[in-house]
Parts: sequence; structure tokens; C-alpha cells
Amino acid sequence: MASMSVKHAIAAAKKLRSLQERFNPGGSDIYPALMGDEAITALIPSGNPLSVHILMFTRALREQGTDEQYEKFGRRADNNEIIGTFAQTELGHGTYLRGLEARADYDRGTEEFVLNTPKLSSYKWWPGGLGQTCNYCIFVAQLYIDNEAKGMAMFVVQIRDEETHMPLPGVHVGEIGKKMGLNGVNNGFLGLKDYRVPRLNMLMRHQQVLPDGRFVKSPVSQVSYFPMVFVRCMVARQNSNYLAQAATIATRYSVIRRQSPIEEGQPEPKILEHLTQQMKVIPEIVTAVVYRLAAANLQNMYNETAEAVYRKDFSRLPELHALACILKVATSYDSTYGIERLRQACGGHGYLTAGNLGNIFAMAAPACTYEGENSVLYLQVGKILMKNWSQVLAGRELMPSMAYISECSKMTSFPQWTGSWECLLKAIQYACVGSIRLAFQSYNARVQSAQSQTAAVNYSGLELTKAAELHGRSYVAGNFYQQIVNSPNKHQRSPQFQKVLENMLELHLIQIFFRHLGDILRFIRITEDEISALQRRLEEVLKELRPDAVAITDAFDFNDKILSSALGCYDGNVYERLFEAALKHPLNRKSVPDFFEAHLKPFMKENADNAKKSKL
Ligand SMILES: CCCCC/C=C\C/C=C\C/C=C\C=C\C(=O)SCCNC(=O)CCNC(=O)[C@H](O)C(C)(C)COP(=O)(O)OP(=O)(O)OC[C@H]1O[C@@H](n2cnc3c(N)ncnc32)[C@H](O)[C@@H]1OP(=O)(O)O
Ligand SMILES: Cc1cc2nc3c(=O)[nH]c(=O)nc-3n(C[C@H](O)[C@H](O)[C@H](O)COP(=O)(O)OP(=O)(O)OC[C@H]3O[C@@H](n4cnc5c(N)ncnc54)[C@H](O)[C@@H]3O)c2cc1C
Repeated sequence: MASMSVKHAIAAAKKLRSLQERFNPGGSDIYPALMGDEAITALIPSGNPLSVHILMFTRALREQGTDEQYEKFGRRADNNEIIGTFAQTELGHGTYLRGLEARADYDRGTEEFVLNTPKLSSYKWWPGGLGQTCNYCIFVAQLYIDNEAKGMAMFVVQIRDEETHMPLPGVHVGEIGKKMGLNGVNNGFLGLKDYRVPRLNMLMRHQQVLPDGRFVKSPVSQVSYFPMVFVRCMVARQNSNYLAQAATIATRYSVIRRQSPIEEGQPEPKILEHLTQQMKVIPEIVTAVVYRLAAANLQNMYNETAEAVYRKDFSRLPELHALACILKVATSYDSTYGIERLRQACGGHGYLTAGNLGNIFAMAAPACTYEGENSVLYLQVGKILMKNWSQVLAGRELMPSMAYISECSKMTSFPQWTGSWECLLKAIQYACVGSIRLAFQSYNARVQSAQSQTAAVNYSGLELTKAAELHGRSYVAGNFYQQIVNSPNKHQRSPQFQKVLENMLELHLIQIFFRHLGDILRFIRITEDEISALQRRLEEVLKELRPDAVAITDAFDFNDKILSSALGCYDGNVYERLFEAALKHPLNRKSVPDFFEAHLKPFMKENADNAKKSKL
């Protein structure tokens, strides 16, 4: 499987290169890499072994290396002359980066670093492509000078001979084993023993080790985390894509499959006529659109921040970090759970490999873990919200994506309930700020009672997580509201199209309202009549969006090859394709399977003989 994936990945990368040169000659715009990886990944159901090379190895060389280091390594990597990965996670550590055990000791006598993974738990473990594909990696290690720890640093390390692909001396490298998906990616392990690299193999754009061993600290240590921020932005886009693919498949299947009359004596309807089926499928279509828009916003913010960081302006890093964390978490959680809901909406056929929903789930699900495990990133955002709440209490301005927190903090109570979009959006934001305030009170009480900040974060973790989750909802819903209601190009839309968009906004806001009704009722008084009115509107907007469901998913414009699903093909010939796929199963090559003579027949005969004996 791995070699097939590499073959496909290389073919797709070549195609991408020609497209890039045609549409973006010599450009370093991130989109071609992004689109390329998306395209390659989508065409290789078992995952793209070059993903981490494209997304992290080349980017780390460009953003963390000096111009000279880019000339030496980065240009060759961008041109796919060398293939690398990003080797940070270890067998024993993934989240707690300050606990990473791999070490780089500077030898000023030879102006080299001596790289070691001192224990089994120090082995790099998980990096994509590391097992068999890559001949280089970015090796993340704790830097030591005269045995004094200086923090994390990145090193360009060649792990295999460029001609023979043999592992180099001091390198122990291989595949970590089968996973629940992405089995074409050959995630690998790497051990290094007294492996020497020249001083100039340490990426030194932001921090340096001089020939005499003097250490020049980075002005902002967190800039070394920047490669992860980029992939978190990618995940937001990638996972909204996975959800859109699954929503396309389930929608198309739901207008082909007929089952269970709604009126006695009437013909069986398309299953999408059932209200509960609409509630399973249509909100996922809208969620895919909502996250795709949020991910595009995040992408633009990433580009602006990356250019600023290149100019040594680190001012926007904290906001990008906070948004990248919360959108990576929200998109990966909602897409993973949404794809499973869509699979279940397709009944038994949704469980067939030919439907491809299982594989889309297996591609989407690990994004809840890689690039920062989601619950850890929720806590990270919770901490940032605590910091920002202190700013609010001090009367200081907040970063733009958190400005609503300041506004809501000035409200002594929630205004008269109207149920309008603005009211629903403000309710979610108001509940978020209420949760932040409660979390802050718990966190602050703990710090005041002499708990350390890290301990206070841990013991306030449930409330911090809730506040972070509601912050994500507030940002995403606010972004969607702005795009639909206040977009500068709104006048270019036809009235019909605007109406569909407004129905999608109505559905998203009501769906989020009901999902967090408990959180909202904690801070806002809403009567049963007002809630029932929203229940009616939910049923009504599902009915209104039903006729547009296929058109919206067709607009995602996935080629049948990308969907790779007998349930979701554009021509709707589901049964013929399911049957065609079934006949291709190896077990159908013979009428009598080999195991009949070898196992089944003797087993049945033995039982029959025993039955006869017991009668005698
Ligand atoms: C479209 C096609 C593309 C497809 C895309 C999809 C997938 C790609 C394919 C497959 C997956 C591929 C690769 C996967 C790769 C990996 O998984 S790489 C390894 C990822 N590992 C992690 O993410 C580790 C997670 N842990 C952390 O990030 C940090 O340990 C954590 C943030 C949890 C804690 O940081 P730490 O420094 O230890 O302590 P603090 O929390 O106190 O932070 C100190 C201050 O630094 C600020 N900060 C932290 N992180 C960042 C950051 N990234 N950027 C900017 N600032 C950061 C933090 O806010 C604190 O600031 P203050 O001091 O409070 O002001
Ligand atoms: C498909 C895939 C591809 C990957 N690709 C790469 C790659 O290319 N390069 C790379 O370097 N890594 C890669 N990784 C590794 C990934 O980054 C780590 O798995 C991730 O960072 C989580 O670390 P961990 O697995 O060690 O879990 P741990 O850090 O051990 O966490 C385990 C669990 O403990 C809990 N936990 C941990 N810390 C905290 C905390 N502070 N507070 C509360 N709970 C906590 C959480 O529930 C967490 O799920 C990949 C992983 C996968 C699944």
C-alpha cells in the first residue's frame, strides 16, 4: 500500500508542479502547495506520504532557516530533489514539548551538534513519511551547550543515502505499524546515536549558536512553534473538505434511496423527505460551508502573519495562535462527528467500503489528535481567554477576534429576547463571556489560594474547556453572519442565492443555539414559547433548504474520483455501482470458496457424525 501511495503521490506531485508553473510561475504562494496536497491527498485514499514534506518540511526550511540555509536545503526540498518530514513527537512525548528527550549537544571543537535519542522513549515516533519515504527530516531536539539546556531547536538531518536510500550510520529508522487509516503515509520511528551534523544544520533564522558556542536567543521563543500553526490552519481547511465530501455522498444517496412511506398507502419517498433525515444531513452541509469560510479567513490571517514574522514583526502571533488552535479543534471535532452522523444516515450501505464514508472518517479523525491534541488545545485557548479577561478587567483593548468579549462584558443583562439572527449570535457570545467569567473566578481563586498557574489551569480545566468551546462557536458563527449579512459583495448575489445563504445562516444559528441551550440558559432567561418558536423555525428551515441540498453539495464540485463512493456518484446509479463493487470482491471469483473443502465441510460432517452417534 505504501509503495502504491508513493507512486500515486509522485505522479500527482509532478502534475501539481506543471499546474503550479502554469498558474503560479515561480510563486511561493501557499495555495498551490495547499491545493496540491489537497488534490494529492484526496486522490490517495490511504493518505499522502508526501503531506508532511509539502506542509511542514519545506515550510520549516523556508520560515525557520536563514536565507543561506534555504539556498542549501530549502530549494532542493521545494523542488522535491530531497524528501523530508517533521520529526518532533517522540514515543514518550507529543503534547508536552518541553518534555521532549531528544538532545543536541554543541561541540565547539568541531563546530558540530551531536544528536542523540538517549532512551527508547526519546525515539521520534509518528512523523509522516519517516518510515520509508523520507531521506531527510527536521529533527526537533532540546539544545544543550556545555550541558546547559537552551530550549527547543530544529536541525536538518539526512537520514538515508540519497543514492541508495540506505539509512546512514547512527540512524535507526522504520515504520511504526498499521493504523486505523492513512496506511499509505508510512509514519515512522527514528533513533539517532551520536549522529553529528555541522553547526549550520541548525535552523537559525530566529535563534543562533555561534561558532564559539555563544547562544543568541530568539526574540520570541514561540516562533519555533510556527510550523505547527500552519498545519493547524491546514487542518481547518482540510477537515471542512472531508465533511463536505461526506455530506455530498450522503445527500446524493438520500435522494436516490427510497424507504418507508410517510403517508399510509403512498409510495416510498426519497429518505431525504423524512424530517429526521433532513436533520442528519442538511446541518452537516451547512457546517462544511461555515468551516470552509472560517478556514479561508484563518488562511488569510496566516499569510499576513507569516509575512510579518519574516519581517521580525511578531505582534500578530498570539492572535493567530489562538485562532488556529480553536478552529483546528472545532473543525476536526465537528467534521469527525459529522462524518459519522452522515455514515449512519446511509443505513447499511454506509458501512460498505464501496461507500467510502469509513475511509473519509479515518482520514478526518486523526486531526483531533495530530498537530496538538484537541483537549490540550482547548486548554491552551482557555488560558489565553483567562489572560484576555484580565485585560478586560483592566479596561484594555482585546485582539479583534476577541473584541466581542469586551462588548459583552459591558452588558449588565441580556436585552429583550427577539429570536433574530443578531439575538441568537449575541446569545452564544453572551454565554461564552459568562463562561469565561466563571472560569476566571475559579482559576483566580485557585491562584489566590497559592496554587501554581499550571495547577490552577488543570483544576479549572473543565470550565476553561467550556469557555474555549463557546469561543470557537462565537467566532465561527460571527464570521458566517458577517459573510452572509454584511459581506461587501452581497449586492453581487442574486436574490435567490442570497435567500439560500440566509437559510443556511438561520439553520446554523438555531442548530448551535439548541446544541448549547444549557450553556445559554445559565445566563439568559428564555421562555418556553420563545424556545418552541425556534423549534418550529428549525423544522421550517430544514424544509426550505431541502430542495437546495443537492445543488449546494454539487457546488462543492467534487469529482467522482475524489469521492470514490458508489453511494455518491454524480449519475446516481447507486445499486449498479454497489453490485459492481461487490462482484469485484476476491471471494466472488469462485462459486465455491477454498475454505469449504479445507474447513467448513469437515466441520459440518464432524457435527453430523456426532449427532448420529448421540442418537445411537
Ligand atoms: C489541505 C491539505 C493539507 C492537509 C492538512 C492536514 C493534515 C496534514 C497531514 C497529516 C498530519 C501531519 C502532520 C502532523 C504533524 C504533527 O502532529 S507535528 C507535532 C504536533 N505537536 C503539537 O502540536 C504539540 C502540542 N503542544 C504544543 O503546541 C505546546 O506544548 C502547548 C501549546 C500545548 C504548550 O506550549 P508551552 O510552550 O509548552 O507552554 P505554554 O502553554 O505556557 O505556552 C507558553 C507561551 O507560548 C504561547 N504559545 C504556545 N504555542 C504557541 C504557538 N504555536 N504560537 C504562538 N504562541 C504560542 C502561549 O500562548 C504562551 O504565551 P504566554 O506566555 O501565555 O503569552
Ligand atoms: C496520523 C498522525 C500523524 C502524525 N504526524 C506527525 C508528524 O508528522 N510529526 C510529528 O512530530 N508528530 C506527528 N504526529 C504525532 C502527534 O502530533 C501527537 O500524537 C500529538 O501531538 C499528541 O501527542 P501524544 O500522541 O504523545 O499524546 P500525549 O501527549 O501523550 O497525550 C495523550 C492524552 O493525554 C491527555 N493530555 C496530554 N496532555 C494533557 C494536558 N496538558 N492536559 C490535559 N490532558 C492532557 C490528552 O487526553 C491526550 O489525548 C502524528 C499523529 C497522528 C495520529
